[in-house]
Amino acid sequence: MDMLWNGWGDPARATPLPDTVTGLLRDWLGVKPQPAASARLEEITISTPALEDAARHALHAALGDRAESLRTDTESRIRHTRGKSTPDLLRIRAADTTDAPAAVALPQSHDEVLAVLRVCAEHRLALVPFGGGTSVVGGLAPTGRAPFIALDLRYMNRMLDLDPVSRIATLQPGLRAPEAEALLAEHGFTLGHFPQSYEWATIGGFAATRSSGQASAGYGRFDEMVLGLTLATPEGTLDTGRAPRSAAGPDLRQLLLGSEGAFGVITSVTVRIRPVPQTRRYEGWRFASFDEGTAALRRLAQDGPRPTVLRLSDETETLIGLAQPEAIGSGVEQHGAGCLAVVGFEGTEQDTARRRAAAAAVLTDCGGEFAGDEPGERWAHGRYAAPYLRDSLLEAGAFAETLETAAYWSRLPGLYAAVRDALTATLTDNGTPPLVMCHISHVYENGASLYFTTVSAQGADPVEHWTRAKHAANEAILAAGGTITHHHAVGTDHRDWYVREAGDLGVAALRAVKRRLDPDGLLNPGVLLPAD
Ligand SMILES: Cc1cc2nc3c(=O)[nH]c(=O)nc-3n(C[C@H](O)[C@H](O)[C@H](O)COP(=O)(O)OP(=O)(O)OC[C@H]3O[C@@H](n4cnc5c(N)ncnc54)[C@H](O)[C@@H]3O)c2cc1C
Repeated sequence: MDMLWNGWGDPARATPLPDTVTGLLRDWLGVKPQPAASARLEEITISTPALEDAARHALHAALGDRAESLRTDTESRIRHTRGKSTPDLLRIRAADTTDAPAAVALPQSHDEVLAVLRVCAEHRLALVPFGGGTSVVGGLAPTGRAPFIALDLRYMNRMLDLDPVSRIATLQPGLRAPEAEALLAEHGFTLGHFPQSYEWATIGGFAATRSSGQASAGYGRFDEMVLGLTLATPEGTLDTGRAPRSAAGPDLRQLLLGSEGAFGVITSVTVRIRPVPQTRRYEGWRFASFDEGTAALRRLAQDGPRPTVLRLSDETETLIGLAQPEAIGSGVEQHGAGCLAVVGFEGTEQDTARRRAAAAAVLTDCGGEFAGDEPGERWAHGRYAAPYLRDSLLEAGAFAETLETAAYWSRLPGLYAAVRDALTATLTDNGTPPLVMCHISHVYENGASLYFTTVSAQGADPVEHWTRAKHAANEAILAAGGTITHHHAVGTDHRDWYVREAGDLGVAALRAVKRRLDPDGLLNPGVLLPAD
């Protein structure tokens, strides 16, 4: 099934807004219903050029002359236009197709990807690898060069190998996360990567963006799971990952992880896998303040025991109930509700019980109050529902968007305040005062991520309003010592700040790598690095 072209996921799972939320939006943020939510798919036209005949024939041949391996129809091009950030959704709803690909190619093998790259070089076409299409940072909208081909990897969706002795599996890039989990589960294993985009995003996309899932405290980030990668580039094939760890020079895997399609197309990923847990248990803990809760998370991250899921909502997010999408709006009556933490454990019965008891002692010692299983189970049940809610908010005339960063523990309070203030000040200045909420959902021994959700009225020009607010937040992040992205990646949206974070020499080194692997600059121009 294809994802909804102008929103999130499966249209049958659309989540209407509860009346409490509609009331809150009106009373707190002055949100007014919008008359025309979206253009109709069949009415949208594309002004950018389609593929020329010679290129079309050559691409068809590169793809084994299979019917359906190359799509040039308007609907397919629209479905591969940009990703799923809120500005992306608003633009496509407004029938803005300026970033549409000229065609969509659907390879079935590494060799076909290489063949497509050769045709692109010959016909001066740019190429954008397309996994689940869930990028929220402009990673699918190249700049500075047209036309381009979207390389949709959905038919590269097999498990190539499983080695139960070493506990590793080699997966093709187009497998969506649930498909990968189903294949692994047949052998009693799990990957343990559960980002909020889980149902749609792909293995290749996770590697290309250094994704991080909701159970990262227990299973690690996706880049920590990767043991090997194969990359198809215009200059040939790069294979990495001969052993779990190696002292043989710099680790090339780290150069390919997070390369966002700018260095090549990831055609296979070897990952470490774990036994499917016998038991899963999620619970809630309350803290008097975000500072107190943050200190408790730090203690667990530094001294253990480490839960599998560890997240903490700030006061506003707790009040609104965003930590548990199915309970949104129900907490506003309980003023002074403090901050809710969700703490989850997965593993064997024995290990889970042991870690739970030890974590409870630490959390209690840090001022936490056990809130029972219900908040945790409710979070687990509704964990993939929030993106559906965003669609409903947009239709109700509200604007909702997220951004994320990370920093060392000592900088976290300053970073939190700086970003929240930047978003609040800029959007208020625009005439759309926001609600800014935040949570910590990825913890490390030395620091953590911060994930902000902003909701406001749409106002006259929501994309422009958000762009200003996001730029202000980006400046605040760099000034407060955070990284421009913890897991959403760079894309085009973060590129100018990433260039400052990496520094001139760092960027020059990455450019040199790109020039060697992609001398004509075909791959994702303007994504990650400025286009030449
Ligand atoms: C509602 C929502 C929730 C999200 N939640 C999370 C979350 O919890 N954690 C998280 O980490 N991210 C999250 N994201 C961001 C996004 O899902 C991730 O970045 C994800 O890893 C992208 O995977 P994808 O398959 O959709 O890739 P795409 O969006 O298709 O591509 C992302 C980038 O990678 C490149 N790319 C894709 N496949 C390949 C390949 N095989 N080889 C080379 N380059 C490739 C693309 O060209 C693009 O630049 C969320 C996004 C949304 C919309």
